[in-house]
Amino acid sequence: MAKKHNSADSHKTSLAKYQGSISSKNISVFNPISTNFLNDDFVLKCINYYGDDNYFSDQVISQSKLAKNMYSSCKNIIDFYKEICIMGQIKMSDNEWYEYSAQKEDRGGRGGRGGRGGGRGRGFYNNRNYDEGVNGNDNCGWGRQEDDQERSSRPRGGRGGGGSGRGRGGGRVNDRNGGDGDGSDFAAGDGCDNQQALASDKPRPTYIPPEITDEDCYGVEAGTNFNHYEQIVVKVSGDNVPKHIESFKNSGLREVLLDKLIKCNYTTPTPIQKYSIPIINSGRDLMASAQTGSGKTAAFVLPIVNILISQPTNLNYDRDYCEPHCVIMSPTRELAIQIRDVVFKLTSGTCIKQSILYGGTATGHQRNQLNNGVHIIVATPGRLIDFVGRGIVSFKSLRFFVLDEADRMLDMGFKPDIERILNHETMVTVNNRQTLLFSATLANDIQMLAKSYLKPNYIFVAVGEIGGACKDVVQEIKEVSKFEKKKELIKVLESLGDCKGTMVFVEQKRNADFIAAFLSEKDFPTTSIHGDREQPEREKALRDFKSNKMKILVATAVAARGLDIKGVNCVINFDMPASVDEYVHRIGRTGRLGNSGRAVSFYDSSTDSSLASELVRILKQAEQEVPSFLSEGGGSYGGSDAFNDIRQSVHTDGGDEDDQW
Ligand SMILES: Nc1ncnc2c1ncn2[C@@H]1O[C@H](COP(=O)(O)OP(=O)(O)OP(=O)(O)O)[C@@H](O)[C@H]1O
Repeated sequence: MAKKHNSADSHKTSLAKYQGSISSKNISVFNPISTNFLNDDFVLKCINYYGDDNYFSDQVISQSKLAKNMYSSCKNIIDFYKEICIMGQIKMSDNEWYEYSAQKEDRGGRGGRGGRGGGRGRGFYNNRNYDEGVNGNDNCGWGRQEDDQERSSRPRGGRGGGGSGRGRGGGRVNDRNGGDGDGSDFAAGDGCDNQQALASDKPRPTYIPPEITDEDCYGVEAGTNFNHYEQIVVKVSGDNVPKHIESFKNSGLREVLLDKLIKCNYTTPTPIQKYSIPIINSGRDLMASAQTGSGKTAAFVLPIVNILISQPTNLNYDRDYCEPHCVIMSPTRELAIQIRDVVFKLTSGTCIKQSILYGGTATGHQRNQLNNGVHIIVATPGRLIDFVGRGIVSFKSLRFFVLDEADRMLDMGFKPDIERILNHETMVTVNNRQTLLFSATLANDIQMLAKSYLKPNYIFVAVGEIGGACKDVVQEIKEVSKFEKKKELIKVLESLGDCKGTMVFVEQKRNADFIAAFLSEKDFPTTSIHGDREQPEREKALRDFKSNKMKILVATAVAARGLDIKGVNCVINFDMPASVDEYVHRIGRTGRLGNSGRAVSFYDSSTDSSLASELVRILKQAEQEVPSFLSEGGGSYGGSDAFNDIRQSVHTDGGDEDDQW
């Protein structure tokens, strides 16, 4: 198992021994001397100077922590070097790749992805971790839930089943995972095994986040293509669907909210808001899909706040206990913070009280925030489960339960947590609450699953094609081999002129640090966000990026969904994500609310070919150019089946047929 090395000297000795004992051929294979960045000297510095803040920049420090952590989790120096070679994308001989790949395959391969028309299959990057996660959850008692664990070994679901033949299938060498489990990177607590381990390894977080300020509440301003929303076809299904609204003025929202909308510069409702507001106002359950950056958050927050103000009920609480009226769940901490900011913006000055529960922060502080009772809690699952388990939060008075990024919240990673919450003994019945599900991507199998959490007469709204990419993002897919990616990244950044507002997505947490350090070395002001960074660092990274102190943010999946950052001009997929849905979310960080955006994705045919057909579909749907290597790779476009409500009876509004809004 993992061998621990405590002193820099032992690292040096091992390294010297290793170098002394191998042939010159192997040195050229293993020794990453061929880059001026990740050479022996660098690695030794990382190890020796670990923790010396004066010696290295922030990025290099985290890189050095990385090296240290990596080394301690490797069997020996050879493995360590192999890991470094992979991270540095340094070419190894075929034999070495073979050996490395075989090792990775042992840890689990990628599962299949099938067509949309069929059900969703489950593919896992890391079967071992998947098993641990599920067992951990099953065995976990409510009172034992830790509060700040990263779900580093989240299983990744691939779509399966039959259908239109546009699916992905087959496994592939699991070379993206490294020690990150599946590389997906969400903030939430789960498995008891992990929690117990971490509880002894990790100090309890003491971080108290800064108070919310007005500045935190500024979002993206509407761009020149905002009016194009009028052409998007909206499909609504369900019985007795309330009529959609044309303007905020006639929306039935209370005066106090209309005043807030003026202050926020919300002059016209977006399509999802036109439909959601009357549906939620009339007490119905809702499952809704609309493209990234089109105002889904306000689409549920506005009517919820409106009802809480118009039809108040008693707020039950005492010093150690509270019964919120509304719980909004988010898969990541940063998205939870952002949703809380929207709630704050729309409730400040009213009687509605809100609070947030998320991991990586001091529990005592969050507990104190609940002392005076709160109507709305925004939460990530782990911390909420912790508070519910300790009897601090109960669902007895719950009136609204919202899943933002609903498909992520119901995938195999979070589903056990969501079910525990919904099955909790204090949870009101489905008939006594409104349940609202929102996402830009809502595949059929997720809809099937979600149905059981909603009243049978829920309404389904699809604005545009479900899971479709925003057409305001110019998408470019470049064929780049893994060894060329760093060079290509620099080329793309240089081609941008000013690279301000660029997000670079990678699959592995440690690769995020590595790429951020690499770019910093090349004088691009860069920071990074991923699940291995401490919460204060994560929030600082986001603040620095938002304020343009850092022009580039290198991120893992933690930043792929929901984040609404003004001035994101370009998204670069240094690594392709595992699914096309994640691709849609990632590129949706730019081109929001009618602004133009650009996305450049590095497609490595040796690892990404299973994405080809779905990428072709997404590109065509968004009226983008399809590169020939994608169609040659078997990508095809089978037409659209993407307005599916899994129940039928769809009624269509919008576009040419109805340009009422
Ligand atoms: N009616 C409106 N008028 C002007 N701006 C709006 C309006 N509604 C929302 N916005 C702004 O649009 C931006 C995007 O909204 P939001 O983050 O809710 O999008 P989303 O659909 O949830 O995106 P994603 O799918 O990426 O989570 C925010 O900055 C928000 O303040």
